[in-house]
Amino acid sequence: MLELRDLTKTYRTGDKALAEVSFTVPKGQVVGLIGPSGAGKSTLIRCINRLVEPSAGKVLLAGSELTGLSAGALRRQRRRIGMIFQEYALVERLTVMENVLSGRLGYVNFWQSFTRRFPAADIERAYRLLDRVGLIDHADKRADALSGGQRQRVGIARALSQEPELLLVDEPTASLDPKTSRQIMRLIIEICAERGLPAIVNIHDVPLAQQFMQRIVGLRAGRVVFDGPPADLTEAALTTIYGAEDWNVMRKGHEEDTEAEVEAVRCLAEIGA
Ligand SMILES: Nc1ncnc2c1ncn2[C@@H]1O[C@H](COP(=O)(O)OP(=O)(O)OP(=O)(O)O)[C@@H](O)[C@H]1O
Repeated sequence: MLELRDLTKTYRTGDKALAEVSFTVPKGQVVGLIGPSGAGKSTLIRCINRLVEPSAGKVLLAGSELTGLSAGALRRQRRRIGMIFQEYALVERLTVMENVLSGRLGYVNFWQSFTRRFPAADIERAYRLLDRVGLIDHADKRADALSGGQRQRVGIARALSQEPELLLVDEPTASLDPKTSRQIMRLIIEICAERGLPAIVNIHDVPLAQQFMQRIVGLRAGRVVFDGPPADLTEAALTTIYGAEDWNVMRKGHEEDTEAEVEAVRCLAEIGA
């Protein structure tokens, strides 16, 4: 379980990016983090893994506090947090397998990492994960030979190879087409349920969040202004989070995407593909 207690961040510029944010994420639950640009979503994710130092408040993972750890202790604790990124953050010239194994670098000693000799158990785990994300036949391909959706699957397998206790996911589908986005989101949700992993997904696409998330947290100006199931995300709630205009524009965009997809499927059916 992840627990945030009164997490607050004021940048040196004086920007208060987070104000007393408190919520807990139980095992296996995936929380969609939504909010307008500048609401504090990235700051929240970065304060949890302490890439950004919170000004006040606490982060507890499975009961142990991450805030206040020394640099050495923090390095060890970071292994407990798997990250999935918008731009995948793969090493392009390495193979799919090598990228997945890089998730183990925090566990092996210097020489093992320098020579990239991983224990057999790590390699077996990596194969199992590649199988789970549907890439077992691509293990020896270079990462730069993969499609965007395949790269994100490698990113998911790499995060899981750490055997994390928490997943932090930053805009995982922002670089993907609508259909691939749904496949990736479904995969993340299924994997978190299978492994009892809590996750926070920073997501711009509100309709996608509504379709897949069990719970949505809405931030506005650094404060939690919504916390509930997607069904409670009414027009009034969306207006509280985004103001009057923004979310209508997003919804229209999504409808256009869905229409385009339906049209593409219809055309393919017509030409017998
Ligand atoms: N390194 C920084 N130094 C100073 N202020 C910052 C820094 N990073 C973010 N901020 C400010 O903190 C606030 C929250 O920013 P943050 O990037 O967390 O929002 P966000 O919700 O992730 O936005 P977006 O959806 O556009 O990525 C904004 O006012 C931003 O200008």
